[in-house]
Amino acid sequence: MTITLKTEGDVQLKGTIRVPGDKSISHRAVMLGAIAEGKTKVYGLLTGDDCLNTIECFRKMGVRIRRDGDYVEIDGTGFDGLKEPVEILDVGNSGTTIRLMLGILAGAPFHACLIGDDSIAKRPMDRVAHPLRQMGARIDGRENGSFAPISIRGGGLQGIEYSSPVASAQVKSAILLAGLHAEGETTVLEPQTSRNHTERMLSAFGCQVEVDGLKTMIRGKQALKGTTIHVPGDISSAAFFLTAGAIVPNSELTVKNVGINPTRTGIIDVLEEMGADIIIEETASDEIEPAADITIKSSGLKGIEIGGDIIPRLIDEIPIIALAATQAEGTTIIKDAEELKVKETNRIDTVVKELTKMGARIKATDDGMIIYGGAKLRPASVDSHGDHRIGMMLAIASCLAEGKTVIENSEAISISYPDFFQHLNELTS
Ligand SMILES: O=C(O)C1=C[C@@H](OP(=O)(O)O)[C@@H](O)[C@H](O)C1
Ligand SMILES: C=C(OP(=O)(O)O)C(=O)O
Repeated sequence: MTITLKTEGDVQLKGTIRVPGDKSISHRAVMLGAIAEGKTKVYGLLTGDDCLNTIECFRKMGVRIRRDGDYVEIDGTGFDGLKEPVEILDVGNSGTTIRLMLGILAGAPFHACLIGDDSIAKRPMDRVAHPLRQMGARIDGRENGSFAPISIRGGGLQGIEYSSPVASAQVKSAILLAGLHAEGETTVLEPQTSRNHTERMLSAFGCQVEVDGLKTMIRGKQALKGTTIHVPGDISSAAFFLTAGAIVPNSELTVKNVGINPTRTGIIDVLEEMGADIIIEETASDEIEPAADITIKSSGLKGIEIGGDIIPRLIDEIPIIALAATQAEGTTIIKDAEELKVKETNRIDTVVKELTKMGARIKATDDGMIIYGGAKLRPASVDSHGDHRIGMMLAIASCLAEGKTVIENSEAISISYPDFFQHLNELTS
């Protein structure tokens, strides 16, 4: 699908929105709800394509999941109640689904085959296949299990101590979920802290997880009990409008009920350091995940250097941070972000290529990018390359480019934010 966005005169973003539920938390609520004993109710679940694919995968293993008014109800089968799927499990575009599912399936004594779209077929699976094999799972796939399609036969796992070469919540989560069904204890050590939604969600389902700095430990053979989950708004979705509020002149907007788990708030730290005018009002949060209403006003930003431990806390926000940097005074350097190369697209390449078409001065580096500020953006024909976050970043860029911006493959946005264009419309009119 191609969308044409027309910007006439000075656009401003004003008003209040609620972004859809957090994608990472939604996946985990469905997964743990499915393998728990008893019912789980999930309020605020994201119904973007990625999470719908997670739901479909569990339905194919005999789990009943249905929408009921404003919540989704999952009839947990207990782990032993999962059925060997007759059909192939299709994860679509979702890296979180395939990697976390491999972790769950590693403990299940049956065969399953997982596939996804063209983007998933290029993303590395050896980062989870390798530790899961060490635990005892039998995994095969393209290039010896490095790429999907992947088949797995689980069961008979032993706990391991694994030191992950990457700070990846998907790797950590896959190992912890396998550890839940392994003999003994499983420990994951990561080089930097990655998002901790799996650990928090496991506790909410009555399971003990121990965290000691960069080490996370889980004891095997713990049963999960169904519960009620309230999913806060996705800070990675809010990031597009918060950044728009900061860089589009004369804007002021509020995003309600945004998840502010500290492992995800790198975007707030960066916007603040660049000089954005932000107010965060923490709302009544349950014990699983904190949330806040966030208000932002347009202000002059300055270029900064972004790298090190903050990278896992804002990895999915780098495309929109790059756009913010084009409007800042001075240069912004993003480094230590090689992981961008193995997302839905190579996000170093796609950000640089598409923003350059709109007149940005931006250069790719081996581990990030250098962005020269003060650019006057112009409309262009651009492409999301099937990557939701690139599509949304380009749509926000179009607000600064007077004329008609055409975005190819804009349907990708429904992966994480089905109402994105409706909200953009509401805020700009
Ligand atoms: O665990 C998760 O829900 C996610 C972890 C991150 O990926 P990595 O684990 O590959 O860093 C992130 O980029 C992705 O959007 C969602
Ligand atoms: C990288 C992302 O997701 P996933 O890895 O689940 O495809 C993302 O949503 O930006």
